[in-house]
Amino acid sequence: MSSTDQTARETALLALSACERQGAWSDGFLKKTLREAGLDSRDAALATRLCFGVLQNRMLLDFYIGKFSTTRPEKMEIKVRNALRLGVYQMAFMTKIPHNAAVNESVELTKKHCKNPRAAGMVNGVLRNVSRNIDRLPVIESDSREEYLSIRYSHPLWLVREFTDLLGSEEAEALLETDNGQPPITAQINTCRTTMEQTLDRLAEAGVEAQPHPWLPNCLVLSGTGNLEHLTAFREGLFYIQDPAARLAVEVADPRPGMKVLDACAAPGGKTFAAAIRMEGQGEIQSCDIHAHKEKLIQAGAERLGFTCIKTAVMDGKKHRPAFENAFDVVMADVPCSGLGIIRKKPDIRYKDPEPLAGLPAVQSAILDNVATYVKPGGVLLYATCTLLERENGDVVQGFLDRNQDFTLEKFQLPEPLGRAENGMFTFWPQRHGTDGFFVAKLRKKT
Ligand SMILES: C[S@@+](CC[C@H](N)C(=O)[O-])C[C@H]1O[C@@H](n2cnc3c(N)ncnc32)[C@H](O)[C@@H]1O
Repeated sequence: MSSTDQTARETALLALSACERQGAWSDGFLKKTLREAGLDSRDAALATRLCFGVLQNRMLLDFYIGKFSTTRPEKMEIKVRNALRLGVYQMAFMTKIPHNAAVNESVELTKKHCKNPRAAGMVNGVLRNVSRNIDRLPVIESDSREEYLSIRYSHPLWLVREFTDLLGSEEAEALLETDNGQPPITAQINTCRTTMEQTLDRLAEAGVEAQPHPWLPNCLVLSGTGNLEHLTAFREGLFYIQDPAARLAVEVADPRPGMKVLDACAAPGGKTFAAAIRMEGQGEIQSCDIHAHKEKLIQAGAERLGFTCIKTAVMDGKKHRPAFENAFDVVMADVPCSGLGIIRKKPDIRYKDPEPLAGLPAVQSAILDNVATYVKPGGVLLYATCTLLERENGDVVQGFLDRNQDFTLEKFQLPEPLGRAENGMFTFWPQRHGTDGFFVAKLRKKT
């Protein structure tokens, strides 16, 4: 085991512990931690795998730890708990790591980072015990199938119940399993600058494997990328990273060259960029977000991709702006949501406290009601979320329609195999479509 591997594990321990203490999002926080640790690409990949793996399996790992320890995991110091989770994860899920190394590294990390002087001995004892029993790990006993699924796939019980109510037990299990898989990285081609063929050549030169997406034109599925931001093809604005579902949301809204478009909840800018490409850079896109610090992200992306039609502003989508009334051909409301459709990309989202999420439909409805007034008669209002909960999706749309009779849902066509959304709404499911979990509704303002 090289000393650099130790740094990767140490980075993972510190990132996981800080994440748990602060409730910080894993991806952004992890990127920052990796940058500050100065790891090379191999160690950064190991630290990332460890962080994602532990988050994806946290409840299952804690179940195992609880079976082999006299102290319950929730009673342990955060760093001790995470040193144990890292050790068990490596032994149970990473076939190439010798158990001795996994145990020793966790023990050393405990000595270095944990306050209790007896903790290292406890970590050593528990992990050696797990190692001896790795081929007969305890069976999950539970009172119900939902409880079993909750521990098996490390999703809180309330979430398993939500997904089971929506999908039935069998398909809910498929979703939970997909949530713990590796998400594909998909690049959308900036067809204003290049073609898919040219981009494929440029990526091949850089050693990146890329394949055309099976059903979305001008989209590539990437692998072996390392840090994408270092690729010259990325820096030259030949593509940007976006899930097929998110790009299709913009296709549903159907912005065309010369139109005036508002992206009301825009940062970091994915839908804005998809609209700019679809509009061939012609027209005007007003790209707004409530957070001033996020405006820069949209500006940086627009500059990199070469779009001068994008204007940014800081704006609260709930507050009425008279100058915007009836001003836009297309308004996109990709509202803040619980994010439960993108657990595969942000594994810690599942551990969010569900209580504050109850307030989201009110915020979503307030944004939708307000930005609807900005749509020209005959124009399109797109409502989108990256969640799967009906109360943030169809229910918000239905409530909006009840209050706003000058809008109707409009059917739309998606590429095969997705098909047609006859009722003007469509949910993308990770386990069915291989995309993020995502919801879109297309509303048309009467003339
Ligand atoms: C789902 S994200 C948008 C993603 C973006 N459309 C994209 O495709 O890259 C929701 C965004 O809404 C912003 N937001 C939250 N509350 C808002 C509000 N009241 N008005 C405008 N933006 C808001 C958040 O800062 C966040 O950037």
